[in-house]
Amino acid sequence: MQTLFEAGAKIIRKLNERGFEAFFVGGCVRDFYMARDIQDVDITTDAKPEEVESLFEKTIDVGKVHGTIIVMAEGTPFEVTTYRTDGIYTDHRHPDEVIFSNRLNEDLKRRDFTMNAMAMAEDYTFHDPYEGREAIEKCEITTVGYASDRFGEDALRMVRALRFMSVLDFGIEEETGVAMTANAHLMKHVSVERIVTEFKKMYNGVALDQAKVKLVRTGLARHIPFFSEITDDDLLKSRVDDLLDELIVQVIRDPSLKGSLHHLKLSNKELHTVKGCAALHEALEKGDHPLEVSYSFDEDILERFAAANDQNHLTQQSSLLQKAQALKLSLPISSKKDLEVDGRDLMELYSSRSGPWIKECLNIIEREVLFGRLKNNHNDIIDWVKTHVKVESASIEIIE
Ligand SMILES: Nc1ccn([C@@H]2O[C@H](COP(=O)(O)OP(=O)(O)OP(=O)(O)O)[C@@H](O)[C@H]2O)c(=O)n1
Repeated sequence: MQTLFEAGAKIIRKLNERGFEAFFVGGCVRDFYMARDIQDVDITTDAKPEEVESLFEKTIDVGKVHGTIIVMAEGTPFEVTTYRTDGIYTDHRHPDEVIFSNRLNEDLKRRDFTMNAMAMAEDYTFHDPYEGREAIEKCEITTVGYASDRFGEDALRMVRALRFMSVLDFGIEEETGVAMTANAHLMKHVSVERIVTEFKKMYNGVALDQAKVKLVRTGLARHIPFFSEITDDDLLKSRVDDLLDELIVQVIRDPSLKGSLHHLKLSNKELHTVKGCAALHEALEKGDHPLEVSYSFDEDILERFAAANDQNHLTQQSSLLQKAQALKLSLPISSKKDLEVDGRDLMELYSSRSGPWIKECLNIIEREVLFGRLKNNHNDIIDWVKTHVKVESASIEIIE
């Protein structure tokens, strides 16, 4: 924590030397006050992006049009953003003291919550014109000024309020909460990627249950893709501590929700996890053989499902699931790629005859090996094929 601020202080001092104002701002100041771990440090300044770029050796333009430049210092990225304000700079700096200007106040005034609208000088002096520290002491999430104005500027802030509620275990101040209900419909203007980013943080928070109650009571859930299709009761009933687990539980409860998963624009890996758990549930309910369940599903899917099942009783087939997990270590092969023969070996056996029979034959060999009826050894498999497989024109026949 110290080192991040120390490295950031060097950036601030350099900007100050050139006559610019610069302060730590936002979440890092809030977390510093709360003695929480600090992930990243943001700096606000009256220097323009081009001026920031010209002052530092290594910069990355991540959003110059919005005033943000990344400055790399000691291998760490610092977001340096030009004041968001239309005001006119009126203060005059005294050489011996830190002056917090009106323009800084204007910048802070445009931020979401009072606890996020604090600035801190490089000597750790706080500038807190909207009483963010008081809100923190009260464990309260309060917007800067009129809540409806702040939510009108960016509706995502309503979901951020839920995120902070869950992560910090804070309550939402009454008027802020009322404005969330009144402005819930504005969620339709927010990109789902931004919502999902906040939801992931919210689901990892310590007070998720109370955030979920608020998500339902404010009506925000009704305006969020996928969540709008879950009943309030089902959303509140699930016991999870991760967004993907919520999706897994809900998709298993109502398989028709699978069709809406893509609205959340998850990564392929995340989609694979949720859909894999749903498919595993189906296999368990069908009562598939434990060997097949073990072979067909990745270990992380089996583990993830087992954890969600422990909390939510998704299946009656827990013993089948346990057997499948236990078998994972002793499977003779973990995929078709592990077979000691491939399509080319089979083709050579039958005068280079290609066709769909090869795939069919490999599928049969795979099952024989999986169930231990055939050793995964090149010669054994070739002998078995020679004696058990008759290749017809387009398909194959197995001779017992
Ligand atoms: N919709 C938003 C998003 C951000 N902010 C401001 O930008 C700061 C940085 O935002 P971000 O990094 O997204 O969140 P943090 O508050 O820093 O929280 P954390 O670092 O824990 O994600 C916030 O503190 C807040 O002052 C805002 O006013 N409105």
